[in-house]
Amino acid sequence: MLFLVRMDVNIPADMPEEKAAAIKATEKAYSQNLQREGKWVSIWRVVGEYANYSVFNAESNDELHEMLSGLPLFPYMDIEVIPLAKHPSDIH
Ligand SMILES: O=C(O)CC1=CCC(=O)O1
Repeated sequence: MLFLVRMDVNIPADMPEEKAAAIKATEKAYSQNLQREGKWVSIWRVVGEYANYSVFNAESNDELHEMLSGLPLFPYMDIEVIPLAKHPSDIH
């Protein structure tokens, strides 16, 4: 099952820079592990915003929720999930 996910990141302005940098580094490793596993299919920066659009391949809503809620930046994110179905005009 494919899901389009938008993540908007809102790190509190008063968070110490070192703590923010550590969370971002952990987030990057977490994301890249899921990408290597084929679960996090792609990630794109939204131009001019601290946000991304990502495509996830999950077995179920529960698996997607587990992946998203495990994000180190999860406490500082607004997340929108759009389930995707095959388009009848898709030639692939
Ligand atoms: O920078 C972001 O958009 C948040 C994020 C998700 C995965 C990652 O490495 O950073």
